[in-house]
Amino acid sequence: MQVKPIEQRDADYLMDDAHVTIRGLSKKFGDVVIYDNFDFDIPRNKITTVFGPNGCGKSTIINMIADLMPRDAGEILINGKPVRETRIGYVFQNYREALFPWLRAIDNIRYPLQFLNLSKAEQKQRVDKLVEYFGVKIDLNRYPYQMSGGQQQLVSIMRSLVVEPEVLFLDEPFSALDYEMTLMMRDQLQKVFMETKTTMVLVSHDLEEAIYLADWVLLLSRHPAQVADFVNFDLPRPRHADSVIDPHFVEVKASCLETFQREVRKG
Ligand SMILES: Nc1ncnc2c1ncn2[C@@H]1O[C@H](COP(=O)(O)OP(=O)(O)OP(=O)(O)O)[C@@H](O)[C@H]1O
Repeated sequence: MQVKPIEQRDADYLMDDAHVTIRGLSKKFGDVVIYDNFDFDIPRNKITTVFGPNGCGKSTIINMIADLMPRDAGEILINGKPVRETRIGYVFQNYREALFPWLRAIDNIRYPLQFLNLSKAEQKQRVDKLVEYFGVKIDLNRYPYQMSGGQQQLVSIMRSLVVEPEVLFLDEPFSALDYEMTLMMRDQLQKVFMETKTTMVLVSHDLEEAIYLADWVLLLSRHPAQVADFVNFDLPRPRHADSVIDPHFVEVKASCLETFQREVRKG
């Protein structure tokens, strides 16, 4: 597939059936403008990954979409509704601070269900289904401090999925894990996606990972962040370790890298 430069694409990152629409988004920290009248659409039932230069605003944008951070101006809608009226999941980079240390793993996973209108039996059914689905071999009666980093992040991911979110946000979810665990978790996430088609938005500082998981890669410029490119990667799933040497992968990576380097040089 030929990767078209963005100037030939008539802003086709604005789409008819977007899941998340961002219009006129502005955000400043002090005098530093991170977003200035930013428009973007996040496609439905796809994995969109966000990549860009250090500090360009990758985490800021997903935090604003997820309503974890206020914006200065603009409108963000999920399925046409404000985020408060939708169900989202969020996986933080720092799983050590994300889990409740006073709750056992199983109670961490169950925690968000108390905010849904479910009976105790339904709650148990949801958790059991998820545990079975992930084929969890670890003892979920342990507390987070008794688990490895990878096990804790697995618990975090399960907690984000138990509400059956419309959109799942993940902020560098594997960056604190070792390589073996990272590969395993990427594949688990891909499996979840293939079965549920949950719209996902994943921030990554690793270009290879960003492409490997993506249907679409959003490349941001330095702040104030603009869409430097929005790149389609349509290699069939499941992708596996060898996918990174597939010619389509190599082509997309080269294109993304060129854009990234151009943006970094501008700084
Ligand atoms: N709460 C805050 N107060 C002040 N400045 C902030 C705050 N949060 C983020 N920033 C600044 O805003 C910019 C964008 O931050 P953000 O974390 O979104 O970047 P990022 O692209 O995710 O960065 P990285 O690649 O380092 O993870 C950075 O320059 C950061 O220092």
